[in-house]
Amino acid sequence: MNGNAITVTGLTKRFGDKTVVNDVSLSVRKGEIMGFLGPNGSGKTTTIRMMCGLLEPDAGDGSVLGQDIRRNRRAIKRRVGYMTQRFSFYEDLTIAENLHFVAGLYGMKPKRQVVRDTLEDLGLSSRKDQLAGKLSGGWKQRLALAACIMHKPDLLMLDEPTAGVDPKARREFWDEIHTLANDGLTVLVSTHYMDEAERCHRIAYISYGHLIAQGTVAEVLRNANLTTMIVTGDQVSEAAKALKNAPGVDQIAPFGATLHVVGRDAVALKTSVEAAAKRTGCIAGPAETSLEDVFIQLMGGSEDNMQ
Ligand SMILES: Nc1ncnc2c1ncn2[C@@H]1O[C@H](COP(=O)(O)OP(=O)(O)OP(=O)(O)O)[C@@H](O)[C@H]1O
Repeated sequence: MNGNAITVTGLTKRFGDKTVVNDVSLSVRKGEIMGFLGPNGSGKTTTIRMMCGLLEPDAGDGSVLGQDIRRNRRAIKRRVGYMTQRFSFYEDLTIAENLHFVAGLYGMKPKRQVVRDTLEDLGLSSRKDQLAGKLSGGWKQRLALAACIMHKPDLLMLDEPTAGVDPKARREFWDEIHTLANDGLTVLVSTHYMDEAERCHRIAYISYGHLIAQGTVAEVLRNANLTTMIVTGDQVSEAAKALKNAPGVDQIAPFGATLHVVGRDAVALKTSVEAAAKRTGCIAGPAETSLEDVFIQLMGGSEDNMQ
């Protein structure tokens, strides 16, 4: 196996006459945390399912953990931990009982030891006798993670693992993901949260089935080549009205008492923003472009690709 845990090229999947994943090529290095982003229905789950051997692609090739994604799907499934969007437990069983059940299901041995080690590794030992149904969102997520790393996979596929979980629990969950990656596990994680994208080594952005950006956060920001300005003052809503459809203005978004204005044409944007600020008695200045600005821009630009 080379230094990549995942290398896929041209992955394509159709459902009926709809191409939901279209010519996706992606590589993830061993030990890397790769964030997978994109709007709802853009094809993230379908891509993940093809990469972990659960779904056969209509076109494209690749290898995951050194195994061919078409010929060796069973071998891949054994080495992958997959946390689906809607994982489920027996709510009336405890954490430990749930893990015993999963360990039994997959024939893990020695069962007691495996469960004890997993509880320990994920900081669940002190809660092992709590009923799964009574856990808060963050602890449920941790239990789900425990269940999918119990067989010591080499690759973790996490599909929106922290949806609906509070910021502190999300941060702790991500600390855990980093610990696992430091121990050599490769992680591919889909998310809609920008702060989570920023915690990945690299990110990939998919829209309407097309992979349209890939790289470190800094690279994705740089390649988007956007300029951002902020407008502050008492009349920002007037400034926003003046900027609607103005030359160079691609996005306008209020953030509290300031207006965030983004565009691809730096010169035109600056001219429009400064004129609008002057007219409304506001102040205009430069600002950093955020990852969210980039994704909103990418989303707008790729609608033409919809199948
Ligand atoms: N088994 C299937 N049969 C038909 N259509 C499907 C099937 N699975 C997914 N789709 C469609 O494929 C598209 C991509 O879905 P997918 O779940 O991969 O997107 P996603 O990026 O994971 O979305 P989300 O962020 O909402 O989870 C959607 O339009 C979905 O309705």
